[in-house]
Parts: sequence; structure tokens; C-alpha cells
Amino acid sequence: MTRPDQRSEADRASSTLLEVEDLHFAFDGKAVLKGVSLAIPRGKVVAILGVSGCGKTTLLRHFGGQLQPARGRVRFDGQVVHELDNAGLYAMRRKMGMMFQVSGLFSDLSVFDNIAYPMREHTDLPEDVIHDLVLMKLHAVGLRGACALRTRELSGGMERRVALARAIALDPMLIMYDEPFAGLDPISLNTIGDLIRRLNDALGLTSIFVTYDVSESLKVADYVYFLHEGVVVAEGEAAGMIDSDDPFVRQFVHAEPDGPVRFQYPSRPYRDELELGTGDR
Ligand SMILES: Nc1ncnc2c1ncn2[C@@H]1O[C@H](COP(=O)(O)OP(=O)(O)OP(=O)(O)O)[C@@H](O)[C@H]1O
Repeated sequence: MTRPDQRSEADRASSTLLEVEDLHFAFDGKAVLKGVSLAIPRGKVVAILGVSGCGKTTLLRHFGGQLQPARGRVRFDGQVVHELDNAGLYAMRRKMGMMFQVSGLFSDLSVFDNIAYPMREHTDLPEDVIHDLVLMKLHAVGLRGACALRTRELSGGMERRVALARAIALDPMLIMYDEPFAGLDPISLNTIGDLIRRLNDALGLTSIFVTYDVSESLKVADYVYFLHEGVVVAEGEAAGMIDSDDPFVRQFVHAEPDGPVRFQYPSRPYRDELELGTGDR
């Protein structure tokens, strides 16, 4: 018989698609992640927020197994990512779609062929099926009519949408977005935010995006984590963040220039600096 505490542990594990436990990582001796723990529930849209350089991309690269943790683990769909062999990693990555800030599309291929590319590489589907699937993916992002264009002919917002269609080409369980809103005009930005939400719900995905864009995150995500100096400093339902009195959340949500995230780069006391060269007084 299953004890209630065992059952709740099992329920939690099955409702969580990706779990990060006490993750540590350093680049050349410089600690970037210092014990990050978080959980991404199946079916939800989760935002990971933090200032530029706080380690968001580094964290995503652990999710995909591109980086190995110094300590701690990432568990995806029940498997510890850094314990997988090459075949295991390959199979896991088939379940993940990724959209980067830089689209990574092939500029000399058409929009159609960019979406067809992962299908041709990773499946044995016949061309007529690939044709219909590509049009479905493009339709989902509103760009079926653009299928014959070269990607170099696209605007930044359209390029991002094509990258999104490519990220869902192989019907992933999880889709990860690295700075999906960066550098977009307000209309394209809202379009991408709206697509992240709608595709997640319509396709039964789980979505994670890392960004510094608080206002868009609070509109799109179910749950948000705040990352700062290598750890999660705050988390909660997106809907409750505007009224939060957590100092870190307040600073971020209300874009206050100073607070727990310091305006000044760490330095000696200003008075000491000013007195340099003036001799003892
Ligand atoms: N390959 C690397 N080698 C050495 N240091 C790196 C490398 N990649 C990232 N870093 C450093 O690690 C820290 C975290 O970088 P990361 O790109 O994860 O941050 P981020 O929060 O995604 O920032 P941004 O939004 O600006 O991309 C930064 O200080 C960065 O300079």
C-alpha cells in the first residue's frame, strides 16, 4: 500500500516536468549558479526573470544538457539530464524545442525549408506529410502565406515567429525561449507573448522563458521565478506580483533603479575614494 507521504511525492514528481535541485555552476572559477532550485509544472508557462548577466542562459543550457553542473541536478521528465549518455541526450532533446534570441534560421533557405529542416533530419516522414505539417506550423504562427520567402526578407518579428514555428516542428513536450521579447517593436512583442501563451495551451506544451522583460512576463506567464546573484530570490504566481511587498520583486516590477539590485557596482566607500591623493587629514 502507498503511504500518503509517498503518494504526494509521486504526485509532485508526475506533475513536474522539469525540476532543478541545488544547481551550482562556474565559468573559469567564477560562480554563476550558486544553488538554484525550481520546478516547472506540466502544462504551465513559467518565466525566469533576472537582470542581464545573472545566469539565465547558463541555466537554460543545463536544461538541454549542454552544460554539466558542478553540483546539484536537473531532472527532466523523471531523468537526471547530466547522467544521460549521448543516445539518451539525443532522445531527450527531441522532446524539447528551443527559441533563441538570435533566430539561428538558415538565411539562404525559404521559410518553408527552415521548418521542414528538423523534420527531414529527425524523422522518416514522406515529403507530402512534411509539406502539410510545415503549413500547419506556419499557420499556427500566422505565417502560412510567407512560406516561400527567404528568411533574410523577414522583419525581426516575423523572423522570431518562424523560429517559433521551427521550435514546435517536432511536437516537443517543452519549449524554451531565451529572451523572446528582446529587440522587438511593441506590436511584435505582444504578438510573440500572445503566441507563447496560445501555443502552450493549444498544443498542450509546457513553456519556459528567460527574460528581463517584467511587464510582458506578468501578462504571459502563470508563475515567475526571480534569479539574482546565482540563486532564486523570489517566486510566485504571476498574478500576485504587482502587489508583492518583497523588496526584490518590487524593484523589478516597478523598475526602481536602486534596491536589492544595486545601482553601484561593488566598490570601496566613496568617501575613501575621494580622499585618495588628498593626503592624510
Ligand atoms: N562561455 C562563457 N565563458 C565564460 N563566462 C561566461 C560564458 N558564458 C557566460 N558567461 C558569464 O556568465 C554570466 C552569466 O551569463 P548568462 O549569459 O547566463 O547570463 P544572462 O542572464 O542570460 O544574461 P543576458 O541576458 O545578458 O544574456 C555572465 O557574467 C557571463 O559573462
